[in-house]
Amino acid sequence: RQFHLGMFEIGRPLGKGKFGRVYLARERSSGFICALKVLYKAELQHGSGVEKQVRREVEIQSNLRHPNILKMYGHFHDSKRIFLILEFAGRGELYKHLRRENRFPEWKAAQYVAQMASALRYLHRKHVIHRDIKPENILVGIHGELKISDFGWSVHAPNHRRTTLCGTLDYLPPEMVKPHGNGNDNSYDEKVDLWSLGVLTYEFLVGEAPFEDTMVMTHRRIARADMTIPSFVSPEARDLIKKLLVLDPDKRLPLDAVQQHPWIIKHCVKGERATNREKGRGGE
Ligand SMILES: COc1cccc(-c2nc(Nc3cc(C)[nH]n3)cc3ccccc23)c1
Repeated sequence: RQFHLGMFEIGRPLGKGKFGRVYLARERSSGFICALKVLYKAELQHGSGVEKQVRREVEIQSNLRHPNILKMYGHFHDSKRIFLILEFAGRGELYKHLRRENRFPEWKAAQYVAQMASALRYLHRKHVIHRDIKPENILVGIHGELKISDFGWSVHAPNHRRTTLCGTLDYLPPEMVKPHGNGNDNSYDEKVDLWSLGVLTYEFLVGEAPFEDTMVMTHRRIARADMTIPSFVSPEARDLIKKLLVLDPDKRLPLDAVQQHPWIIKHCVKGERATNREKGRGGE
């Protein structure tokens, strides 16, 4: 389907991302509400990693269909700008909710982790590694469901990083912060997202990342998986965090086991029990 700017009524600016602005938009003929991400070609230095990242973001995200992954419906460009037509997530950025609430109650954190595990399982089945799972890259839908957005850093597994990292190291696993740490070239696979899921779980429950420190110290603490979990974190949640923040990628808890973990099962009641509870009926 061919898209062009005239097809959309542009609404209020939602905010600015690192490489572009995001606007609420409505497709004129259908009235369909979406988010339009506008990137200025001039800002994407030619031949740098950023241009390739945008291309990859479009290629990967356009082919994904999952309730916890922000949909990309299409894209188009004019002489100066690239436009990404994205799903609109009504409750905005997850990290703003986390900052406002300081930390999430365990039932909410567990439901969020279960949704992220489900999205990551879907991505890994397609051999896509996200590599940048953090609250800043997650949006919240109108029903409170999480939507992974920003696939700028995602790649097809296994991969060897070429673009220099910038921004926070907090979410990076040991195998990405200490190159050549794994004997051969610093290649890695989907298991980097398991580490990031552990960091995310910790940050949901504690309100800050486990290795947050100065750049040098963060580096060192990640490389040693050196973190302390506050006593207010329940033993079940502590157990899951410790099974994900493991130095050896092969020893990290796989996603299907995350979804079956006691802490997740305890808080993510499914099926009729949940409905009964909502309706206040007995468990008949
Ligand atoms: C920096 O602030 C930014 C940046 C980008 C988006 C928002 C934002 N986004 C969305 N939804 C979205 C965004 C996309 C790509 N799909 N759905 C909703 C919001 C609601 C209140 C405030 C802010 C919002 C903020």
